[in-house]
Amino acid sequence: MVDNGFVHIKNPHLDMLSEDILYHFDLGTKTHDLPSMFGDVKFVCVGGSPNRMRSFALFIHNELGLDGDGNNIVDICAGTDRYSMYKVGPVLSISHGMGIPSISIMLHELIKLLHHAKCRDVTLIRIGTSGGIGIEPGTVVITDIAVDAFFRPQFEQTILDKVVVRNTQLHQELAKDLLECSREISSFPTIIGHTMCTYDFYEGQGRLDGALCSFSKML
Ligand SMILES: O=P(O)(O)O[C@H]1O[C@H](CO)[C@@H](O)[C@H]1O
Ligand SMILES: O=c1cc[nH]c(=O)[nH]1
Repeated sequence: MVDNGFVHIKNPHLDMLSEDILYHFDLGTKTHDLPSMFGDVKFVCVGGSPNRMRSFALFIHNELGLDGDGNNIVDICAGTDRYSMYKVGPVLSISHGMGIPSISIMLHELIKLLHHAKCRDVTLIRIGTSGGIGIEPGTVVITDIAVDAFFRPQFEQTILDKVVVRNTQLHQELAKDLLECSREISSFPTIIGHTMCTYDFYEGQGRLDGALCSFSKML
């Protein structure tokens, strides 16, 4: 999806639109000057909760030593209550809600946004929580391979009447670079590991505390 550093869109139908409305962001190509609003974005960090992504934006504002009071930072998507978006220098911080359908809708509109804004060489990172198996609670895991509920490095989506399989390949060099950065922080362990993405928090993750449970502790 990246061509010469620009975000390439794999949908020929978009070229036929007189206006592309990024509905869940309350942004659009006719109503907003997307290149001037977002053209300098280099990092997009996403996570589930709107408040957390606001706090993250404030943290980055301070880390980058930007002018002004970070507390005045505005939600670019304030016209909708679906997602929140904050821009601090070259960093966009966006909430994606919970679960695959919610993050998927956000990613469609984010990728189109980066394309329309003519952003170049953008790094996208999800920062969020997960359960962990065989590691200390509180460990930061930098994902090298994202697997589905069958441990396959792929994502299956039913589109019309077909199952379309897409790979979930991640940038290995970025994972190594992030691990290298983590060596400066000794307050919590950081490792590289695999992350499983399931369709459900409860039974989908093998939890015993949902409203339904179709299995026992001993399989
Ligand atoms: O920590 P965040 O980013 O909210 O995300 C995780 O938390 C949610 C479930 O509790 C899921 O959406 C999962 O992806
Ligand atoms: O998806 C998630 C998020 C937090 N904790 C979990 O166990 N799963």
